[in-house]
Amino acid sequence: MSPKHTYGSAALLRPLIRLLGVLRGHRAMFWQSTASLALSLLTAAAAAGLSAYAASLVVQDPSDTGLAQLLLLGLACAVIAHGAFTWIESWLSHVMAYRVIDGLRLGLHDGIERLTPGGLGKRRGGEVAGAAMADAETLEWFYAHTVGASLCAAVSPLVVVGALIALTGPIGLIAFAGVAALIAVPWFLGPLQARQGKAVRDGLGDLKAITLEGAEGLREMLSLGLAERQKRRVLEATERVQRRKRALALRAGAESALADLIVAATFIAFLVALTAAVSGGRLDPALFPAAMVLLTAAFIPASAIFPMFQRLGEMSAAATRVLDVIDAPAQVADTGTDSAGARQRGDGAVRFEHVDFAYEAGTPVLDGLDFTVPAGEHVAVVGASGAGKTTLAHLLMRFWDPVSGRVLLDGTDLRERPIAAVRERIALIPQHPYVFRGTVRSNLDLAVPGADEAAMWKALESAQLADTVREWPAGLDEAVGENGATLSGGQRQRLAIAQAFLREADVLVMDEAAAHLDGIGEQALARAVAEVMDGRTTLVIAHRVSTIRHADRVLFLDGGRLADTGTHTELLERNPAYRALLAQAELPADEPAEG
Ligand SMILES: Nc1ncnc2c1ncn2[C@@H]1O[C@H](COP(=O)(O)OP(=O)(O)OP(=O)(O)O)[C@@H](O)[C@H]1O
Repeated sequence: MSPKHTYGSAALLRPLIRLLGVLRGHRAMFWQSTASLALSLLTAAAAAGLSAYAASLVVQDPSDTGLAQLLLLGLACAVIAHGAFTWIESWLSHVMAYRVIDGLRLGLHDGIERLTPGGLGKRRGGEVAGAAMADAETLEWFYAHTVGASLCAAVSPLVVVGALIALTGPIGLIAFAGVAALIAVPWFLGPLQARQGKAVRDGLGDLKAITLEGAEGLREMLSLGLAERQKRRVLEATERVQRRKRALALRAGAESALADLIVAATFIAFLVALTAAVSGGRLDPALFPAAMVLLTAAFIPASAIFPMFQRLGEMSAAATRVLDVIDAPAQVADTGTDSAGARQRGDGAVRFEHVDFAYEAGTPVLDGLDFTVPAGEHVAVVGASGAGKTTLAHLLMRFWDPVSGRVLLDGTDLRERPIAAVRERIALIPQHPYVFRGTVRSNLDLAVPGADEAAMWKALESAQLADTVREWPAGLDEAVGENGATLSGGQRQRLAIAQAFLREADVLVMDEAAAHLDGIGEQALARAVAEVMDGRTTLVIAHRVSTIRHADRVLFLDGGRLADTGTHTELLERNPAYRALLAQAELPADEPAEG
C-alpha cells in the first residue's frame, strides 16, 4: 500500500493546522472568542447543576431553604453570565469569520494570479477560482466556529468531569470514558470519511463539467445529433454521485447510531453506579440529580464537535486544495528591479535572442528563435498552426520565461524589469479577448483607469467601433453582458483593440486579431493600425494576406524556428514553404498588393 493510503486522522489535521496561519493576525480575537465559548458552556453547566442541587435540597427538607436560596442566587448569576458570554462569543466569532474568509480569499486571489496562465494546466481559471472560493467558505466555518469549539469540547468536559469526580468520586470516571469514546468514533473513522468525501466531490466535479459542457456546446451537440448521448452521460454521472452519497450517508448514519449507543450506555452505567452509591450510603442523595445534570453538561460540547469530526476529511481536503493555490510558486519570478526610467517615444525594440522554450520538458516549442524587431517596425508573424506564434507573444508578455536565451525590450532582458513595468509597455490583443461584465465604458476604464470620454471615443474611432457604439441607445454605457455576450465576435475584438489603443503602449501584439472581421472592416482596421501605431512596434500574428502584406516584414516560423524573414513579396518569390502555407490556408497568395 502506498503511504498515500496509510494516513490516519492525525494526517488529515496537518493541512488544517498549516492553514491555521490565517488566524495568526486574529490571535487575540480567537482566544477571546474561545474563552467566551468555554465560559458560556461552563456557566450553563453550573446553572444546570446548581438548579438541580437546589431543587433536591428543597425536596429533601422544605423547612430548611437557607442553602437553597444561596444556590438560587448563584444560579441567577450563572444564567446572566451565560447569556453575556454567549452573546460575546457569537459577536467575536462572526467578526473573526469575515476576517478569516477575507484573508483566505486574498491569498487565493494572489495564488491564482501567480499561476495564470501557465500553471492552471488544463483547468480553466474560473473553475479553479470557483472551487477554491467554495473551499474558502467551507474553511471559514471551520476556523471561525469550529477550532474554538473543539478546544472547548476538549477542555470543558474535563472541567465538568473534574467537578463530577469531586462530587461522586470514581463514578465520575464513567463520564470521562463516555465522552472520550464519543469523540473517538468519528476520529478513527476519519480516513474512511475522507475517501468517501473525496469520491463524492470528484463525482460532483465530473457532473458539473459534463453539465457545463452540455450547456456551452449545446448548439454543436444538437447539430451533431449528440443530445441523447449527452443525456445518458448526465444520467450516468448523476447515478455515480448518488451511489457515492448513499455510501457516505450509510457511514455517517452508522456513526451517529454508534454515538447514540455510547451516550445511552454511559448514562445507564452512570445511573446504575450512582444508585448503588446512594443506596450503599456512600453518596448524599441530594447530589444525585445534580450529578445527572452535570453528566449531560459533559456531553454537550462533545456532541457539538461530533459533526465537525464527521467532516474532518472534507475540511482537510478543502485545506489541501487551498494550500495548493496559496503555496503555488510564481509561474515567472517577478524579481526584476530595472523600472526602465522615463519612456521615450520611439522606444519599443523587441529582440528574441536564441530563445528555446518548451511547455513540457522534452517537447520543444521554440527552438533557437533569434530575431530583432527595431522600434516602430510593423511585423507579421506567419506560420502553420502550432508553429509557436502565440507562444512567442506570450513570452513577450512574460506569461512564461524562455528555457534558454533572452527576450529583450529596448536592449534590456525582460527578467530584469518588474513584470508590471513590462506589461505596461506592451499591449496584447489575444485571439479570444475577454470582455468583462459591465459596459463599454467600464471595459475601457479597465484599460486606463480614469480615462476621459474624448480619449475613449478616439480609441473606439481607431478600432472602427465608434459608429456602432454611437448607434446603441446607451452609447458608452451600453451593457455588454457576461464576457461580451451581447457583442459579435468582431465587436469583442474591436473593443479589445480600442483598449490597446487607449493604453498607448510602445509595442502592440495582435494574435489573429483580424480573424472575426469582414474584408472591409479588416482593411479599415489595417489602415487604423498603421495610423495609430505610427512609430510604435507592432507584431501581428496573421494568416491573411490582406493583413500580412501591410507589414514591413514577415517573420516566417516553422516548427518553432525562424525559417525565413523578409517582405511578403520576397518570401512569396523565394520560399516555396511560405507559398505552400498560404495556398494551404486557401489564401489568395497572388492577391495583388494594395498601392
Ligand atoms: N499551455 C500549453 N501547454 C502545453 N502545450 C502548449 C500550450 N500552449 C500551446 N502548446 C503547444 O505549443 C505548440 C505551439 O502552440 P502555439 O499556440 O504557440 O501555436 P500557434 O502557432 O499560435 O498555433 P495557432 O496558429 O493554431 O494558434 C503547439 O504544439 C501547442 O499544442
